Amino acid sequence: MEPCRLSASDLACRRGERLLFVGLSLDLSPGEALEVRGANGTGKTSLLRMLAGLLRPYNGSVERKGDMAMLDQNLALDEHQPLGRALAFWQRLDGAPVGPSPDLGLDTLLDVPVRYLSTGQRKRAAIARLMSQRAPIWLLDEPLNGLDRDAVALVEALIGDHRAGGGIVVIASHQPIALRETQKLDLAEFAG
Ligand SMILES: Nc1ncnc2c1ncn2[C@@H]1O[C@H](COP(=O)(O)OP(=O)(O)OP(=O)(O)O)[C@@H](O)[C@H]1O
Repeated sequence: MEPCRLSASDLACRRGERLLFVGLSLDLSPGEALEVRGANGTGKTSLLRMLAGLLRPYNGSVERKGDMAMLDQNLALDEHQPLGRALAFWQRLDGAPVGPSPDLGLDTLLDVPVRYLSTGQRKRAAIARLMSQRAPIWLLDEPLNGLDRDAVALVEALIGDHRAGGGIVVIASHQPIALRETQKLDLAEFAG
């Protein structure tokens, strides 16, 4: 995996007239993970979008070394294509082996149009897409939403493998996630 690093210094986030958080800094090296916590609307998604370079900080700066892949509520797969073809489109672009990981339980769904997938199946498909990107930095916004217990355990294992391979993971989640030795960041401590 290519070397990676993710850091942010003195970040502030403003949405409309509201200052959501201020003075937030972080620094992640290969193998490290950060869990971002906070009540609804405190800015978890906004922070991840800032780290991804999709939202400009109101103050402060982000430094990122290495490619980044983001998993959020938007499924970046063509809703009108069967799942297999929708995934293969990106896998060819990513230069990844075509076909989802057997562990994700998608094998029997490859003929199903993406728009017919259930909530948990959509999340599994998003994880397949995330993995095919083979980016060292993962930004995961509510990665466990809609997943059954087996799939939660699978995501926990995938995150462990990614870190063991030198990847960085940032997770915003309302649900408990079993990960070893993570940094924690509570947005309540940075409220603007
Ligand atoms: N484009 C925008 N313009 C103005 N305000 C916005 C915009 N996008 C989000 N917000 C506001 O910013 C605040 C933080 O949103 P964000 O999605 O980052 O919160 P969150 O902590 O991820 O919430 P949740 O736990 O509900 O997912 C919310 O009050 C939201 O309404």
